[in-house]
Amino acid sequence: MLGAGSWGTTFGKILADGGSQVTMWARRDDVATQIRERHRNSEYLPNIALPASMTATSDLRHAVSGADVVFVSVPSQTLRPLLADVKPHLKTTTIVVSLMKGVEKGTGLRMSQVIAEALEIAPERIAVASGPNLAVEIAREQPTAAVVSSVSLETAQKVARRARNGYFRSFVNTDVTGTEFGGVLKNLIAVAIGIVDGVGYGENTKASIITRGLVEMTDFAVAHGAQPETLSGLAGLGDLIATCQSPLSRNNTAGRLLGEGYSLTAVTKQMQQTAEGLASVAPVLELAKKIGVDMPIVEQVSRVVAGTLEPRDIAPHLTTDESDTPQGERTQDDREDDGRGAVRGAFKRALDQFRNGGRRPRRD
Ligand SMILES: NC(=O)C1=CN([C@@H]2O[C@H](COP(=O)(O)OP(=O)(O)OC[C@H]3O[C@@H](n4cnc5c(N)ncnc54)[C@H](OP(=O)(O)O)[C@@H]3O)[C@@H](O)[C@H]2O)C=CC1
Ligand SMILES: O=C(CO)COP(=O)(O)O
Repeated sequence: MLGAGSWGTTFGKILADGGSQVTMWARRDDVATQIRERHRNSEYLPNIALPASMTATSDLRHAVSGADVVFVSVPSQTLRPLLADVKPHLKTTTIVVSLMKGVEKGTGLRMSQVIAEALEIAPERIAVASGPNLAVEIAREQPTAAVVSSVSLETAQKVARRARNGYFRSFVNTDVTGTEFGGVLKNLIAVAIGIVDGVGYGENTKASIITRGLVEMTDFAVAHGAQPETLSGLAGLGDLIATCQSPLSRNNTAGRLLGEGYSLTAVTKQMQQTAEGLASVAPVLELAKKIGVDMPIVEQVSRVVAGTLEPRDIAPHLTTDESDTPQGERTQDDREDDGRGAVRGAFKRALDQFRNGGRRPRRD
């Protein structure tokens, strides 16, 4: 496991509790020593006892060279330089799994794409894991589920079998794009929810933003080739609910501080852990522009983050920019599914299948 922060350490515990032999890599020797000798990571997971079988090192070569599967959980913007150091030590058969929920600034690449490019390995050797997975709850062994995705179903299953135990259940799918974008985009909606919380708006505002946020997430991901069902599953809706409603979420917390009037610089200083949403706003908007998808919520989050929109003026789900909208498109824009019908289509297909008594292939 590369990265011994809150999620890396928790996922290491999931794997060890599922019977795997886990070696954590921490860039700081004191963190590695504490995990190895005291079975604790007090900075990130206070009061959590880690499995005695879990070991740790700050020597990257030692961590990577014998591994069958390498999991990566560092801030997204630091992935590429880390992989440059990993590459010489990786076996030719090793599977690499991203646990991260961000896109790379500058390139707009998803983490699985950065892994493929930087390590020069085939997509069949890459998987991603995502879902409603607030680290601290899972470290306390509260039951939850996730999705492991790879273009190779066999790879996804291999990884999912390891990431399963009495409190953690991994499902599989082959929609890597949808699974990764679900995790990236829910962070941005969670920042929006944090902002309205900080301002002091109530449940109606938040429910509207969450619902419209899911449409925005689905439109964006489907335009990039994702399956709409993925966005209404654990890696989309599931994670959206968990992140938007939990004070444990760092993205939600960052949004709340912005809503309370703190500047981005002040928020970043206060956050001791990774809030991926703040770094993903710009690259996601660039990708949306390129592919022609409207993202009014993310757009307004970006303006609040930049300090050009008062947090109390955030109401992205209510805005209608009449002057910029050609008359002919008005009715389409005002339809709840923006005329694309991605979410509605997914639910309709599920309902049809239910009515026909047919069983859907197991995805997530
Ligand atoms: N926490 C959660 O609940 C979940 C997080 N995730 C995702 O997991 C990823 C990691 O998040 P999380 O573990 O929470 O973040 P944390 O901030 O808790 O930990 C980050 C880890 O990365 C290390 N790190 C930071 N910079 C570098 C670098 N330049 N090179 C190598 N290692 C570095 C840190 O080391 P150091 O301590 O020395 O700074 C630390 O071990 C994110 O993409 C996040 O979205 C996904 C699901 C749940
Ligand atoms: O991804 C997460 C929950 O699934 C963690 O969310 P935060 O990064 O906002 O804490």
